[in-house]
Amino acid sequence: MLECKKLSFKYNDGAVGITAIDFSTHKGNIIGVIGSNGAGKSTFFKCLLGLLKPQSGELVHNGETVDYSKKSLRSLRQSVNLVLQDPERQIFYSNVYDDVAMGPKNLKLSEEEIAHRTMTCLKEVQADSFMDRPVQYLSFGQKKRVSIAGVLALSCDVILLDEPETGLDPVMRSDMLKLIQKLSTQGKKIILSSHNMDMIYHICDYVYLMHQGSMIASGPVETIMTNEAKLQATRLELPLLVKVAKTMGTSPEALKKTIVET
Ligand SMILES: Nc1ncnc2c1ncn2[C@@H]1O[C@H](COP(=O)(O)OP(=O)(O)OP(=O)(O)O)[C@@H](O)[C@H]1O
Repeated sequence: MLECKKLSFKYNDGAVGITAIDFSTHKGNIIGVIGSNGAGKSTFFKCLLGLLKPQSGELVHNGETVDYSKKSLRSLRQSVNLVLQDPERQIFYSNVYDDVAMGPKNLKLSEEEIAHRTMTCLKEVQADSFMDRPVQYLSFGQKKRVSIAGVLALSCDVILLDEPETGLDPVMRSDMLKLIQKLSTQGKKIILSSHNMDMIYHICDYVYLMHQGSMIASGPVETIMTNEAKLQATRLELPLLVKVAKTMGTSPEALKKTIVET
């Protein structure tokens, strides 16, 4: 469980990263954080990971305020982890298996436990078939799966995903969405940032809308993603399904139902 109370962060040059953010993982299981370029999504994620120390406000992890001591940050990072948009920045070893095993090794688990956890995570993302291949020969989508396996191997319970679908072809994108849904049903909290309104609308149950460092709206996905005025004000678009439903004079739910039934 992760919570922010009035969290604010300013960069050294005075640029405003985030302002007075209230946030809670209690709100949903797959939570979307949306906002146009420069809205503050990356800054917010870095604050959630404890990589940036806010000048004011509180980050609360499992009921305890993060005080940025080594102990507090260790505990935070054991349960909260990030999958970067670019997997190249997250893979450190030249071999797939070794890269995924790195996390469990650092946790000083037994050899048996390291092997078991590594294999389980590789299978989870269907990367076991190429686990002995050098990373340099993998496709972008395969590297993405390896980077997710690496995060899963840390056994965290909150996973931040930065633009998870970027760079993936339609089949890989669909596999990624299924994986996110599977992880959520396994009890992991997923927080994902994206500009892709269709993906957010399809997969998230709760959405936070960021603009110029502030959370200007939050609520169930149906509420936020049909609020044309708010989305337009932040240079975001309605999801395609919502646009089509509007043109047809029906509700997105009714249209979704019709599509599923036909
Ligand atoms: N290292 C930095 N130093 C100074 N200012 C920064 C730094 N990183 C981000 N900013 C500023 O903080 C604000 C929020 O940026 P941030 O990268 O968090 O937005 P974002 O929503 O992730 O954008 P994008 O969708 O383009 O990735 C912007 O005004 C940006 O210029």
